[in-house]
Amino acid sequence: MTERALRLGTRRSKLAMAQSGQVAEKVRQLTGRPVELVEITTYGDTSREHLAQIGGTGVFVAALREALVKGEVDLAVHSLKDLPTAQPAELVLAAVPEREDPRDVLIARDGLTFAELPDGARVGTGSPRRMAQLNAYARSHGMTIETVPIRGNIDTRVGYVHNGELDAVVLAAAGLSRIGRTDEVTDFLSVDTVLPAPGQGALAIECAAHNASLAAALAELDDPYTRAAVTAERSLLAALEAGCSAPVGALADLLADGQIVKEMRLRGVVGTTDGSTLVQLSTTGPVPETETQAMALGRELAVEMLAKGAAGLMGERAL
Ligand SMILES: NCc1[nH]cc(CCC(=O)O)c1CC(=O)O
Repeated sequence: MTERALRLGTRRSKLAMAQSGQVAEKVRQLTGRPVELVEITTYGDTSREHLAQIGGTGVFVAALREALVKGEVDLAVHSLKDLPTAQPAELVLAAVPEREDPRDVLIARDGLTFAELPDGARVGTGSPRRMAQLNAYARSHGMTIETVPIRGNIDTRVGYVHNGELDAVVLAAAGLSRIGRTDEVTDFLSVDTVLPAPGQGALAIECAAHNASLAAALAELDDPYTRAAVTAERSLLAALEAGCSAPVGALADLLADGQIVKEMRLRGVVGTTDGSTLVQLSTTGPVPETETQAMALGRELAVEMLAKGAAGLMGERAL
């Protein structure tokens, strides 16, 4: 007897289709069931407004979650960094697979790296987090750059460099890697220069909370270290009371002594988009073994960042 196909809800962008296709294949192998992709259009796909203006939070995710709640699809794949920090009770984050490269990258004309950009270079990014950190780097290295707010899918954004409108654009390495375009990268930005968005490079696989057998099957795709890391990063974001369009970067990683994993480190940054002020801090603790412990690591760092004035920097709703 063959069971009915699992319906996997996905956005229609090239990136969403690529990552959903990759997860669909793994779910097929895992469950032995056919998996069909169901395309869903989200507000973030149709709105032409700047993300920082529409609030960012959940614009790519709400319609997918609605389809899950209504039972129109069985599972959904999101870029974890697009997922609001509040988890709806009807849904479970069934798996967070192993994270890809979390870094941001530059695609610049003539193969230029960030440090090689000429004075006055026009750098496209709609992300306040990227603007804040790139401008801070430029200031401290005697460079002048102009950050230009852009949005759109990967083709659109890279297109601004090819058509000469911009000298460079900044994107997530993971997105380019999932659509097989890392060869166009001209500079992988060190996380010491630009901390990624909380959850960047990771995927989230959600299903209905009542579908316990599917949730249990999907749990096989979970990577506990990635889950602990992104849980700490998102807890920091939530404790700062910031959304995914706020100028907040965070990255948790493991500190090892040879082969032995010792601790988890969590780094966080908040800044003004002009880069004149950054609050950048780091904390370490035992590798979290529970969600509660991972959340505590994030909250701990948030308290320290707030004590250093982080809230005042986020109040700014500028592009
Ligand atoms: N904000 C859109 C978005 N959501 C996830 C990714 C990339 C993939 C990822 O970080 O997992 C991107 C594009 C980008 O920032 O360049």
